[in-house]
Amino acid sequence: GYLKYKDPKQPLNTRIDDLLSRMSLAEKIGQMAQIERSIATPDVIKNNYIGSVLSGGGSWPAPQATVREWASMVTEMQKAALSTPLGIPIIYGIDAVHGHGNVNKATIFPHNVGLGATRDPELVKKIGSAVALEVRATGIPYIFAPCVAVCRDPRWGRCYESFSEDPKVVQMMTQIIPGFQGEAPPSSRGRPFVAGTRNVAACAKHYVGDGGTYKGINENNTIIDFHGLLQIHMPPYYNAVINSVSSIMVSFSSWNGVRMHANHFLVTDFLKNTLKFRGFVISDWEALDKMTNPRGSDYHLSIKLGVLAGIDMIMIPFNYTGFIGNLTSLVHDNTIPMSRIDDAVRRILRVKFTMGLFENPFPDPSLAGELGKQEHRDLARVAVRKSLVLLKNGKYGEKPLLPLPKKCGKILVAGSYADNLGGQCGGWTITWQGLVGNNLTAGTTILEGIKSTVDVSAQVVYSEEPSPDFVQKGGFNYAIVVVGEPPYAETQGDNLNLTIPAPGPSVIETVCSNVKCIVVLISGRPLDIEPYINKIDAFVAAWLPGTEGKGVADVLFGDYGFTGKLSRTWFKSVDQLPMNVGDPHYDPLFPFGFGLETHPS
Ligand SMILES: OC[C@@H]1[C@@H](O)[C@H](O)[C@@H](O)c2nc(CNc3ccccc3)cn21
Repeated sequence: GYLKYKDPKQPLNTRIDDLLSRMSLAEKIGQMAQIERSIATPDVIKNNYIGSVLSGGGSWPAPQATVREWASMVTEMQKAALSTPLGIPIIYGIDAVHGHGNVNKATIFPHNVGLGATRDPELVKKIGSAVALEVRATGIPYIFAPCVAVCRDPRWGRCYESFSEDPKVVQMMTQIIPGFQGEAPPSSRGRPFVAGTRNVAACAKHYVGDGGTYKGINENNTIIDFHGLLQIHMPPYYNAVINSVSSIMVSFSSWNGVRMHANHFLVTDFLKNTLKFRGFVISDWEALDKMTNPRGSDYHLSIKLGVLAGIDMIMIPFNYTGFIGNLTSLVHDNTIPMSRIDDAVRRILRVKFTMGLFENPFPDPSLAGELGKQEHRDLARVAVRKSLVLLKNGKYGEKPLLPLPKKCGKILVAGSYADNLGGQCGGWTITWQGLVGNNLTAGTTILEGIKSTVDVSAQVVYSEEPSPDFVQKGGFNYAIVVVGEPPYAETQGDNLNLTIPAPGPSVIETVCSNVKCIVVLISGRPLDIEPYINKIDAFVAAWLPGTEGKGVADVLFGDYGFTGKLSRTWFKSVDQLPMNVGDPHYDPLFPFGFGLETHPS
């Protein structure tokens, strides 16, 4: 018979009220449960009324899975969900944080630290819509992006996921949200909005203060008064909410010793009741288990604290029986009122109804060709060009070195990251931590970009770690030295010394003491370059540019000018950290906002 909630012509709140009134406690709690795809069999989804499934970093249906394999995985799970009595569709989420990183042959864009250096919100919005299409190509309608962290210490392993140390730059880049979700009409501003099946629901993360932890230690304590929290870490959430973000993910970190996942004041009083956020709040991975020490030692308490704090969907992601069992008993003994459960389910249903998931629960095969499309790669190449920051161009008193002539004669290209696609993509690429090397995915290395840019008369010699003799006898007019740090994600990227890993420094020394050298740094953050900067003729911060390495040659050889501006302060020494623009004692090697410009030759 006719079911009001299934009728798209019914008003949103009528659909929510009607469906909610039909739901058992088990069906409500199921909607709050997000599980990992590796355990998400049709039976588990059906029997537990699971509302959401995710791929964690590096979690694919098969190695180098095709769009069809991704889509058929989602379809199988969706069929299970729709076979339940109420047929509420699952929402499948994944970390498309710089393009559809888990997926082979996806376009990989510069990580956020580089996008911040472009200062171009229109570009970033276009990137959002391209990423949405590539994600939908695999049948997925929800992403755990953008990270709107305001990274205040580059020792943090996730600093590259942050657009900037300056909240104003991060606020500017929240324009990626209408890129992902589509532009909300005035009537929907401040409410969750997803335009349709070529867009995805977004997730602003990690609420709040993830980028302000002590010494940049991941998941640690952000010690700052409320005024400071509102001034530095909260502003991007104002923009995210008004730009109709569909979900917000809570941070693993703590604020003045209180776990964010147990913080009722910030999650409910402030985000939901003051900022009027109407989407759903999602936990991070096993974040409830991690509240207690030892981890998981009191899951019952963790669920109580997290759900009462205002978390609506829990990224469990494996122990769904523990989650469901404990939450059920917490409601039965009235520790958690049904009103809290209903608020969580309303928010989840609001997003699912608004984004049209009931009308279009299945992948759209006509979008398969969007993955890795040349048009998206061209856009990524523009982003690479605009993200590069020229920090030095010729030694003191000497004429500018860049742009190099395409008729450059014999040049040397050296360094571990010159021909290293995985290195230029960084973490959250194919695997969680990322991988070095060239058989990672489809893309163009910096070296390949150089070779295809220089004049036919030029000779490009590549040596990853040339000997002094090789450099001295090579007769090179210039050398391009691409050094940096290997891929990493989260805690594995925490680093207290920020030195350039070997053999970077010795390659700089060997090459730059014999030939005019351009050093290109591949890194997720500023590194300690001060000891070498006087030996270097030209210095370019390339951050983590992604698959379109040609964008680097585009500016090195003058097809386009350098325009990037630092989105982060470049320290002289790590002993100065934390040190951010606006601080009283500000003594950087290169200040926030700095970037030399060149013009197309
Ligand atoms: O991947 C899901 C989330 C992500 O959206 C968050 O930004 C991040 O904090 C986060 N961390 C994990 C933990 N990742 C993990 C990956 C492989 C094995 C075990 C854990 C999952 N997630």
